[in-house]
Amino acid sequence: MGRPTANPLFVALDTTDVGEATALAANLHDDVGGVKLGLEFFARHGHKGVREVFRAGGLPLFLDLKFHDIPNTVAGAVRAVMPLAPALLNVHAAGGQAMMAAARDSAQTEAARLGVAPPRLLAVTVPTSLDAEDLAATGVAGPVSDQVRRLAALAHAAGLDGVVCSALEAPLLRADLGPDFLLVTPGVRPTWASADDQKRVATPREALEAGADVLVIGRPITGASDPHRAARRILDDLIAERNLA
Ligand SMILES: O=C(O)c1cc(=O)[nH]c(=O)n1[C@@H]1O[C@H](COP(=O)(O)O)[C@@H](O)[C@H]1O
Repeated sequence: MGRPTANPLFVALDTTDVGEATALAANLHDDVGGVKLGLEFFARHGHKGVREVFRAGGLPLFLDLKFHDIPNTVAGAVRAVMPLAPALLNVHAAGGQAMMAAARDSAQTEAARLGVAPPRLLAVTVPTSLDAEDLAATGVAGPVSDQVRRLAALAHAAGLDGVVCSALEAPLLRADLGPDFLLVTPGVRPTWASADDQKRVATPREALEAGADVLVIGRPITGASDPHRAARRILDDLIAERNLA
């Protein structure tokens, strides 16, 4: 469903209300480069709901299902969503290199069989809701950026197209993995928005300057009294930064 555009802004539609998601996708059509549908929406509405949102907005789709299981199961799950032909799809890097490689092979084989474009396959590194203390509590000591770099290198070795990371790690990953590796950053907060449950945050401008290719933003837009105006405000700031018009 669509290819990434020059507009780096993807809006996260985290809701179980299909009417709200379709209205937002239609309303934000000219303001964002794509929409992200994740676990909350997919668990309730599945393929049918995703297709409805796509029809409403016609924007590239980031299907954020964060698969994390044994290689065979993840390969099967990737195969099962391939009819939706997402522009972006993710798995957890913590699932390991063999799991990521299985996801990549499955996406390519099934996309070819269906005659659709394969997704850009991404690996989630360390969720942006975790800081060093949270990570240490899971048994991973040391700076968060070290773990993000390890997982991103693993994703690269598995042949994935990029990673999901915070903007704080983007410069390091750009230096480690080169200009073509896709860096997708959630945890993006304009100065006028609250951080919510995000801990490793950056402003849209900072994320772009740090080398992010795609900025995922949800609540600062979807929770605003006027989502179109909120998205415009962010985009206008980015246009001023990088002449994206
Ligand atoms: O994979 C993701 O998209 C993701 C990874 C991550 O590390 N952090 C993160 O926030 N996300 C997603 O990005 C979106 C951020 O939404 P807001 O916090 O509302 O801007 C949510 O849909 C999260 O599920």
